Amino acid sequence: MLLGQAESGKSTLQKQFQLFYASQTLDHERPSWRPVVYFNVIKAVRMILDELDSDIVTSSHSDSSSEVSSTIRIGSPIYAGDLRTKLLPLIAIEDTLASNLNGGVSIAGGRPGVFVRSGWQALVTPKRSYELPDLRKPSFDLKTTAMASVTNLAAKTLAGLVEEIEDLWQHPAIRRLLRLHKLRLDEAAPFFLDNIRRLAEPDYMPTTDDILNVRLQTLGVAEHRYDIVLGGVHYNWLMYDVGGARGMRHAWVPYFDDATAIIFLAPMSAFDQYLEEDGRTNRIHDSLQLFTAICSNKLLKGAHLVLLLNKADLLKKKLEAGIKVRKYITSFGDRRNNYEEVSEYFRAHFIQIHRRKDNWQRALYAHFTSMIDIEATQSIIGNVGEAVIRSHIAQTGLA
Ligand SMILES: Nc1nc2c(ncn2[C@@H]2O[C@H](COP(=O)(O)OP(=O)(O)OP(=O)(O)O)[C@@H](O)[C@H]2O)c(=O)[nH]1
Ligand SMILES: [Mg+2]
Repeated sequence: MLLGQAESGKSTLQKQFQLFYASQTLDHERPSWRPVVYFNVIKAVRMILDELDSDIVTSSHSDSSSEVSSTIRIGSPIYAGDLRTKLLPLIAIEDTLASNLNGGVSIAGGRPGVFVRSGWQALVTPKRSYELPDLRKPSFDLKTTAMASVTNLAAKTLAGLVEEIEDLWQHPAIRRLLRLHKLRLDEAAPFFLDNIRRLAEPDYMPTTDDILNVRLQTLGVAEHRYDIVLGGVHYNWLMYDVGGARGMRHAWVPYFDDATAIIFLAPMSAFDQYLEEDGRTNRIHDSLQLFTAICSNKLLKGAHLVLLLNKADLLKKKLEAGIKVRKYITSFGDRRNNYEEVSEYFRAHFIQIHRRKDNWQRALYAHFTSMIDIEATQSIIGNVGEAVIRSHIAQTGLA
């Protein structure tokens, strides 16, 4: 089971497993990621425009960021009158894309995110990923036709607006907001906006990097199967990728009884972020609490524990940009604000929880990871996968 808070990287790790054990299925799914990439781009553009709006509105009350505000005030007529109007047709596609990706499920309360259910690819690809293509059947049903047409519309609209998106993304006012951390985008937004020219090509097909960077929230519990060969023996590995938001965690429990291994992901870069579900809870604190609950859960006493301290790349970037851990986590105190010190500090906290709360004295495998780094993650997956299977075999005497 892959566990951890929302946006910790569980589904990204799942994709890395897929790349490692069943890369042909990932190839087959490639076209189905196109609408998701477009959705990520459009969402980023819309969030930038929203942010500009709210900053213009609040700028007259703001004193601390007068430099930024005045720049935007001066710049605002451009956005309001020109860029915004031009980008409107693109923004208009966001909701249609979202509801198609949700399979028609709209989520109550505000603007929909995009959620993925088990087997969602069936909605956007002609076949389930693990089936071989059957050329006798028509390749699209009604849902996929709707999906295909909104995807094509998004592609065409995007292609016509590349210049405008680049202007918006490169605009000095936006750069300054980003530098001052006043503009909060999804973490993958810079990656997609930097690559906008490539994504807007008419024959665009998502690369593995694109697929790993995409943000698609998991809804409920999604099951994935892998055939793993170890020492000539075939193992059928079932992997469960869960939704990590607080409201979804109750859905994990029915799976605990049968879990042989837990891979817990904790994003280290989240020290300056708060839960979307609860704006007062620091995301590192939430991860520590969750890890405490997992370590001490009786239902999981027979499960192997793997801890992945993830988003090492983003943590490095934040520290290099001068963001101070102490400002968000006071107990960090006067320690040096560099990667070595900070990552070790977080690791020590998780290890301490394991030591105190794991009554069964299980071994804890801990790694620093960056799930978007293919080479590094692939070698960790090999090790983790084998270690888990081997110790499980030893424990159950199945060898
Ligand atoms: N830079 C960077 N981005 C990452 C890393 N791991 C995951 N991401 C990105 O973080 C975002 C969220 O990752 P997901 O894998 O969707 O998170 P999740 O844990 O499945 O989230 P839920 O499904 O909501 O529980 C995606 O855009 C990923 O590409 C990492 O190590 N470094
Ligand atoms: Mg997920």
